[in-house]
Amino acid sequence: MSATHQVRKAGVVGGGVIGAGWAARLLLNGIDVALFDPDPEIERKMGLVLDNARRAMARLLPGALPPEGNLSFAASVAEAVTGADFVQESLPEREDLKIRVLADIDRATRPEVLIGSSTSGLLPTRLQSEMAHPERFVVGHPFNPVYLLPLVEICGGEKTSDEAKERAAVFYRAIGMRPLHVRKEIDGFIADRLLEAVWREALWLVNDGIATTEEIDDAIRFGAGLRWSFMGTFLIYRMAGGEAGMRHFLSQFGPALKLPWTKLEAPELTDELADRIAAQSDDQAHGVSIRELEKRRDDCLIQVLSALRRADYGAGETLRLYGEGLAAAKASTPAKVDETQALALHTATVLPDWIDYNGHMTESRYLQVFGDATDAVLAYFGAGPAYVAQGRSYFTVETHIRHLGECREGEPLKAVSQVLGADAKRLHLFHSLYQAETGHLLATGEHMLVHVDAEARRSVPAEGEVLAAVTRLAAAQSGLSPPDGAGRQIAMPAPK
Ligand SMILES: NC(=O)C1=CN([C@@H]2O[C@H](COP(=O)(O)OP(=O)(O)OC[C@H]3O[C@@H](n4cnc5c(N)ncnc54)[C@H](O)[C@@H]3O)[C@@H](O)[C@H]2O)C=CC1
Ligand SMILES: C[N+](C)(C)CC(=O)CC(=O)[O-]
Repeated sequence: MSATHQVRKAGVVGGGVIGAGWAARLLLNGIDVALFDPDPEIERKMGLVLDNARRAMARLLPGALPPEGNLSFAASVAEAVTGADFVQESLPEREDLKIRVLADIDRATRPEVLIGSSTSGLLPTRLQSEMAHPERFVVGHPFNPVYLLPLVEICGGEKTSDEAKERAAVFYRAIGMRPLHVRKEIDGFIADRLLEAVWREALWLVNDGIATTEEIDDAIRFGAGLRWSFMGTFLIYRMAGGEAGMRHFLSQFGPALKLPWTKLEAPELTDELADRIAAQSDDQAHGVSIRELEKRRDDCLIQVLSALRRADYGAGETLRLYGEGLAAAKASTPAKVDETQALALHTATVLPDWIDYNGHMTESRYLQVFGDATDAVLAYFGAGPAYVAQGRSYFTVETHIRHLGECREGEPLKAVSQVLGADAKRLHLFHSLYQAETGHLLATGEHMLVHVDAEARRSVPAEGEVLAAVTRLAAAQSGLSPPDGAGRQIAMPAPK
């Protein structure tokens, strides 16, 4: 993880849309979760959210997450939070209920345990008012779906310590989020002030019969919504001012602020307006269930986040840092590996966009999976990103892939890697790719790598710990028989 934290067990209180999302994010980060929610259907609902989260994260960060934490369902608030190293409250948005239950959580936890509240806009000073140890309380306001969206607004109350806000930021960052400190305690914090403004205008547009729910969504998703996802409002408007930037933008569009374009005071949510919105929303959904819509939303978010990661921009930078943190954590706590056997260091899931016109994984993705398996071996013996940052690396100079079985969308893959030979400059690797559940052999990849000086762009001998580790690994595996297909050439057998 990018920043260290000591959270092994978390208590989650309230397991609705947001609480279940938190539980999923925590579990997928390897943290045990005890969840309390009086809803008799909580296990079923939590299971569905966790399935969606597993599916989404396997696509977003294939093979990167640690072993999943253990989920338990507690019978009371006290049971969920006793012994927890961190607590996240996601009760319904009712101040009296939150104040009461937060005081219960406060009594049942060690005084140094951080307590976060998911409230969308209630003031932390009021929420912490009945706590004996209010200094460890913060608002940690997430966004739905919590397991995918990185933003978490951190806001302290009058009695919250700076140290608690900092600790919260470190923890949330370590589980892949992007903390945003809300400097001043205000209703609705920053993001919901903005969302609420758009929402109020949207309600007026429906109320006044100007646009349907679908037309309003189109007005966002085909335009501003696309650019908001990476640059927000101010940076985008800076460019709208042309080369003169924000000053010109303000002088050109400032006068419109005096025009009665927006209303901001929400319309009365009469039964008639609620019926109209609900009916239009039903039409817009075309009968697609909420769970199916969630999958579609998640798939689109994964594509957006992955594209931003490639651009290393905005939320994509957060995702890159998270991925690097996970890789570093894996490297610093290496699984117990029997080096005399082939190494199982890389897993992946066949993603939808890996499928070609023949309905199976396209050939370039085999090389991607084998490349990732090679990276896992390199990281295992100390030639990972930190080594590359020091100017040394391995380049692949030859590859031979055999396609032995078809890989279908969603199938779990497991690579098993054998070192066929190594010296100071060369590394000869052989990966066998299996369907992780059936053990069926799908492909093999044989690769020759050369150790290089990455600045001079030429081969040089490895030295020090990396040379020692690669030599040790090659010696440990020298007793294994060469895998079937190793050293094979492409040839047409003579006709019989
Ligand atoms: N839904 C959203 O888009 C977002 C909501 N939030 C905030 O998250 C919090 C939770 O909201 P949602 O998950 O949307 O609500 P929800 O209605 O989906 O879930 C609330 C859950 O709390 C449970 N609950 C009720 N009384 C309880 C008690 N005494 N102890 C434990 N659990 C209890 C309910 O059974 C329910 O499952 C609210 O503070 C909300 O403002 C924050 C970000 C986004
Ligand atoms: C509607 N809401 C105020 C609860 C929304 C949020 O708080 C954040 C989100 O996920 O949109």
